[in-house]
Amino acid sequence: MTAAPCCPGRGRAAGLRTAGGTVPEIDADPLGRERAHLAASRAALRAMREDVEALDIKDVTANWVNALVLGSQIEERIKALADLSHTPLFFGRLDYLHAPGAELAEGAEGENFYIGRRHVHDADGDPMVIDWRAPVSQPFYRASRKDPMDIGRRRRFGYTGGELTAYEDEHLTDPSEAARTSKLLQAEIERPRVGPMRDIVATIQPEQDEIVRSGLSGTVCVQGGPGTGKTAVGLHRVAYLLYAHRERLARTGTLVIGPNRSFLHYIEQVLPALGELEVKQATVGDLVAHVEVKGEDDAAAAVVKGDARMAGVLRRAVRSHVTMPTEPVMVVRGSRRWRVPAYELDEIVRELLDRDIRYGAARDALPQRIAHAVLVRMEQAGEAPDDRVQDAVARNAAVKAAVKAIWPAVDPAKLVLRLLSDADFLAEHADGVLTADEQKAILWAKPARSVKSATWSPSDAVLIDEAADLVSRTHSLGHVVLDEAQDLSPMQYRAVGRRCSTGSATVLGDLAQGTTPWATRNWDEALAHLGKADAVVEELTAGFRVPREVIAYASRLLPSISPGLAPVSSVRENPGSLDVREATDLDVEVLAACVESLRHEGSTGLIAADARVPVLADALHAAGLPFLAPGEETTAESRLTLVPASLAKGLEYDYVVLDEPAAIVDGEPDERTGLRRLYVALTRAVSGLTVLHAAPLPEQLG
Ligand SMILES: Nc1ncnc2c1ncn2[C@@H]1O[C@H](COP(=O)(O)OP(=O)(O)OP(=O)(O)O)[C@@H](O)[C@H]1O
Repeated sequence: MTAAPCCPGRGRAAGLRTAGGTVPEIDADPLGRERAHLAASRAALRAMREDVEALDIKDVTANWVNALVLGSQIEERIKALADLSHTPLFFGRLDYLHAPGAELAEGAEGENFYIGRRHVHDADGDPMVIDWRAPVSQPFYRASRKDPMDIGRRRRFGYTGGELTAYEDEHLTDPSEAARTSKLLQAEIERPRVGPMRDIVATIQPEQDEIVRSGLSGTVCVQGGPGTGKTAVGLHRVAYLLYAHRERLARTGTLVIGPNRSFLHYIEQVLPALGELEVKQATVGDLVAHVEVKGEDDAAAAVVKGDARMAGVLRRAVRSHVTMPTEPVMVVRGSRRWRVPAYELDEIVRELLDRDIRYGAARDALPQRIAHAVLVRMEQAGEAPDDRVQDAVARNAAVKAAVKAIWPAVDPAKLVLRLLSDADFLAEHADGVLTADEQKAILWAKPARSVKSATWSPSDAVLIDEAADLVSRTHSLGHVVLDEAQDLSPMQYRAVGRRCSTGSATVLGDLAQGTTPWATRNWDEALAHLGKADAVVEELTAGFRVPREVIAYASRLLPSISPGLAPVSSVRENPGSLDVREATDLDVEVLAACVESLRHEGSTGLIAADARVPVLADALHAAGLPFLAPGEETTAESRLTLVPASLAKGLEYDYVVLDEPAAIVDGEPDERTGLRRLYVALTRAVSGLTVLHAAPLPEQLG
């Protein structure tokens, strides 16, 4: 074994150098040296924090607003420099054969780098720990025997309760060393789950790392079966992009979109643990919250409302507000009258329509265009009007009245309200686009009186968002991560696409887990709706969550729910347990199975059809078994969560007790959606799955 260096995070490789090469030094206490480096790094981090805490901003802030801003920035920085006892400062070490970048320099000597969650430097500014996102850290994730990337040794560290207790070396350039799976890596993958999702920086796999480190300019779409790390990869990609393009993204903003609040709670601590506190999280519903959603559509209406053709209908409806001018505009200034004839106004309006700018932008431009026509006349008459005159004419009452008549303001919510309430208005804009039946499907049985009183549905809010964007451009962020994308309708994809029209996106999903009537059939179509047709589609197939036997059982459903998709291949060595039992007294046996699961370490999820949840909640109460709702943080005292099948997506539990599969299938409008819901429920377990049924199991599982 080569010697571990004494302390520096970046230093020359230890060992005696001779003319013939390096003679390894015998190191009596390598673990002790690594612990010393950990202690020194912690002290350095403390010193960095104290430096920030000691900053005196009195002299540099000219006023209290600046002081406030700077003060809060400093506070954030102090927070980011916190030494979290449960997250080790570094988890790996790379011993480069040459100083990076100096491969070609004669006599270049190796350097060592400790890889961790954040950068730590000593009093001289020399790095003690290198951020996992730095280019120098990349070989930690990617170097292999085939391509060692100039790494002589890769070391992984093992921790027990914050203590550095083990390490494991790979000598990638040593042909006599056999390739083997890392025990520390395996232990990390197999670690029981308690509490919210955690980061995977110490164990990102090469194929995941390629996605994490892909450039900011491109959109990446990741198709992957349950537990292949899509969510983890998406979150680490934002963290990486924030590191590599901090300034740009701080200006433009980043956003993670998830399917519901419980899911967002589950993932919300991953980015802060990586030192990223600024990334916003939202559901699609949050993005389009123009009105209060009070109702639900039936599937037929929702499918039509979510169809991309609705964008065409809305566009026609918005533009229908433009009335071609038939009257001239007469502007009186002093003793003179200036007349812009109708045919000239007509030309101006046509030109604005042809330019295809937003309705609102064109409306803002129209008074200036009319004023310009007046100014041309003034000049022809020998006057010399300047910009101020043009502005004054644009604000003239006659011009204002003309604009109001030709290009009136459009309120997006009122427009959608009218489309859904007024059959003639809808027909006028939907004919040739939607069939008569489709129009009927989306018309409200009882027309709404006002925006406030209307029973808006989630898909109506998306229509309003589309209309709002036709009126004025939606602000685009720098990067958006869209998780569980397979469930979005084309209109929802468009709504998300507007939020990254000048930025890029990471789209994560699994076609086999689509449970909406409009679920994505293929990624190319979805990406086109998102406005990112040139995105690269990557596939992840290695499963980190579900044990082999359990994923094999769940994969029996694949031919029926997503023919052609390859099953996930589990990388977990622990075979896990699968127990499928017929119950004579379902409720009693389900409770017993929960109690049994809770005997193990980690979390237990009881997943049941939504309709069964109240009954099971009562039974749990009666039995005195405390339980949580999805997304609520599990604690040592409370490790059981009762999960309605509709909220199970994206979540995971060590042990899952699955109640009555047939009820889960029957809870959906059609069999395929039901089986997909069941597939999601069957793939939430990390260590063991118990399926209990009183009704026959779906034949596909047989
Ligand atoms: N490289 C890795 N090392 C260790 N754990 C990993 C790795 N990749 C993923 N995991 C873990 O596997 C589990 C599943 O990951 P994740 O939730 O990201 O999968 P997913 O593909 O989004 O699943 P689903 O399709 O069910 O939403 C998580 O606990 C995650 O931390």
